[in-house]
Amino acid sequence: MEGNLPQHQCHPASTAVDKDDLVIPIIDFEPFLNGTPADKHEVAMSVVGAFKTSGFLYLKDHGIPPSVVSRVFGSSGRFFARPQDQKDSLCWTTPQANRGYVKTGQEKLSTPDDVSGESRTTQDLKETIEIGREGVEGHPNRWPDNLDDEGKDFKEVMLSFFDTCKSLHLEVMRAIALGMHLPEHFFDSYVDAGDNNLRLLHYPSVHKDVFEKNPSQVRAGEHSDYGSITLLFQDRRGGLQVRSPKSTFVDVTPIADTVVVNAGDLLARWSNDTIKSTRHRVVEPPKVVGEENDSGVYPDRYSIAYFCNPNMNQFIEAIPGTYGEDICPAKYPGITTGDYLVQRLTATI
Ligand SMILES: O=C(O)CCC(=O)C(=O)O
Ligand SMILES: [Fe+2]
Repeated sequence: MEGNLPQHQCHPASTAVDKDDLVIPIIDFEPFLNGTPADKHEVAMSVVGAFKTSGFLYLKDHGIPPSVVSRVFGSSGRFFARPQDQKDSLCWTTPQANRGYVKTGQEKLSTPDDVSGESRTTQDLKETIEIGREGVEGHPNRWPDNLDDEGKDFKEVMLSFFDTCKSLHLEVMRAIALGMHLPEHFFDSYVDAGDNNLRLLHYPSVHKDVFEKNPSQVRAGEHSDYGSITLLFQDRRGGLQVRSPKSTFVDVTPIADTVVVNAGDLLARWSNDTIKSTRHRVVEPPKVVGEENDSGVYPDRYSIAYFCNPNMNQFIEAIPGTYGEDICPAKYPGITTGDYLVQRLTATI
């Protein structure tokens, strides 16, 4: 009897942002991690659907406990509170290494059609530390572990979080594979090295008149990310905005315990542009009705971006099913991940 059959109660997606044709869903990842093949398929279709339309989604029940994320935020806050000379002693050196501390104004973000990196004059109001895969010969991470016990703790917390995010990257790639009608483990051997980049970001508190005097001033300039996907953890301040199909900027408001996941340029290229890597930026926090802040200062904002990449030595050419005689031809020549990323990072110096 039909009434006795178990109801299929999996509704993996709801909408978080729907403005100016930019639609960003919240996708419950738990049925992908622990569900039946049918559950997995449903989540996978939602993930790929989001990447093909807005290029962005929020992931909830992604398996990373909130306590782990707050520990990383805590450690990050203590790192950026260090004296400037300590941070400068760990400075970023080269695009090939892409590790270390980047002080305010040092990075110019680039987009794929802006490889000169020269189009922007206003500096970002942020400082970051970039952490790469540990143990890569010739490219040591710049840890503060020789400074004090806190520095040792920082290294431990970040190494552990790096691995946690590496696993989530693998799972999201599995969802993308299923959603693109490929075997679930299709991408595993492409991304299993963990050639990823953990970036801790600090946007220092800033006087409101900085934005009032210079209308083009932002906290982080408009850009698209470079790699496969980015896992973005935001604090509660807000300010992240995504470029809509109508070319406006739409707020991507923080939602507690979710990760914002967006596709990067290399995944867009890999998917023969069926997946979108959408431009975004960070501005001053939006006004909250009834919560007038008349201190004249916007408070600090912290975020954590985990930039995922295919393995550095992987040759990336159009994914099967994204090109062919009856659809679009392959648009881009193949390139190794390493060459692609160094080309993009060189444009930011
Ligand atoms: O801080 C944020 O919310 C976004 C940062 C970002 O987009 C980036 O670093 O690529
Ligand atoms: Fe970004």
